Amino acid sequence: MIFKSINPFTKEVFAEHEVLTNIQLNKKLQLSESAFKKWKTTSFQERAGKMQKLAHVLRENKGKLGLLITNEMGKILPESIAEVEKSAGNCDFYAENAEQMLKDEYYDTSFKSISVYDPMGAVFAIMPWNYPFWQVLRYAAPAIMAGNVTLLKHAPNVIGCAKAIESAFLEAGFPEGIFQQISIDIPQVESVIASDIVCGVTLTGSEMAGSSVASLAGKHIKKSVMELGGSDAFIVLNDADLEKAATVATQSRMLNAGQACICAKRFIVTEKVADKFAALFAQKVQLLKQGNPLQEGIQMGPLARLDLADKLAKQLEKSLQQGAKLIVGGERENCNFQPTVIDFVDSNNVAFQEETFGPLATIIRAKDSNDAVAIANNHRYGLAAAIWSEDRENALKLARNIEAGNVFVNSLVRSDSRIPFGGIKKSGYGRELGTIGIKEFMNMKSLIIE
Ligand SMILES: O=CCCC(=O)O
Repeated sequence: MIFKSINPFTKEVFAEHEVLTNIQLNKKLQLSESAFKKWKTTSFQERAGKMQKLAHVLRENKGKLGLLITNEMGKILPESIAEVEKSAGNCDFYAENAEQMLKDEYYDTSFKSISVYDPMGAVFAIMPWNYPFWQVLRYAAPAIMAGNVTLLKHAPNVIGCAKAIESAFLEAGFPEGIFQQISIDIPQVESVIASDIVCGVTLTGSEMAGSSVASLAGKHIKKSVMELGGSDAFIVLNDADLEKAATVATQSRMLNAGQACICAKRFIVTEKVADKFAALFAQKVQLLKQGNPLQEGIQMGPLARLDLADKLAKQLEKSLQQGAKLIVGGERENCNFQPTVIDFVDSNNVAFQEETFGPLATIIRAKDSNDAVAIANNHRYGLAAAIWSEDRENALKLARNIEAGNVFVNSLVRSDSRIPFGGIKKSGYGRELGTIGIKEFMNMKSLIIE
């Protein structure tokens, strides 16, 4: 079996990657085991030196790596290069902070009691194609700084990126087996999870993939972190700076051609300002330049695969049949889906209920701020949200009532190495990034001395 790298803009197949046989896969698992035995004994200083070198290798090669990202999944080149830079920044962050994050913790007991953090083995990661570098370095940098090793099953359309990341680790001086990409097919996933060297599974992907992988992790008593779908609310209240909100709304829905779990998807606007916001938003979306992702000045490339564009087209068609009103866009040709806004969406509409993974924005009108929060919470997903109001205190109060893992006030929702990231409800569980992220796959061992 073969995975193909297909440029979604030109439709050219430019690389083919063989799927590992079970014998090859077992060898990789054995290599993980022997690498872990040594790696867990290394000092933070040694790990940090290599991690900083990795950041350097990524930055040095950001042009070439960015081009690979664009060719495999279609995002515009400046976004691809920025992704490589952000990934390098995460390597630096954990190189600088891992030791402090994992320091022993002492308890106030009458005897001496301490918690220490021990690495546990190989973290098995199943990662998506939408941020093929960032999603990987986001989990791998903390895991490896903590003394674990890792095996990556990347999405079949970005195996070139997976191989490039593995090469970057080796170039940075990491021993073989610390980071391994494994091109495997779905039926091989259980044998990896079952392997004794694998201590846990981290998955970023769809709700459906998360549900089946989490079940397997449960079956084999392995910890899992699930970062799944989202339908983030972007709440605009009467006193919001509408111009700024509409600018960030455009960015938040259309970045990466709308293909991010934390893209704003439901724009919930109070009735008094809804017409004005919708007009400003539509105007800005209409100005976006779509085309060849390698061409300067282009702001949006194609969707990553034809089936994704097909699915989004069906969701749009059904939404319109259900009563939504098209105000911008709506056309598509192959993988190129016009940036689109629909208005007068309600909670029964398919574009409200399902995750829309592409450049389709929905406007929902709310009576007031409490109604807006209720609409935001009336959803199976709870990844992130944004709230726009000039009354920051009130916005913060409302933010506390929003059912999501991250809520931003007057700002673009984005992930940041320093801040825990993850969702609730069907958006998953566990956290990446920050201090909590590095502790997810550690044995927090209590030592008690009488
Ligand atoms: O797709 C979701 C990840 C996006 C991010 O971490 O910035």
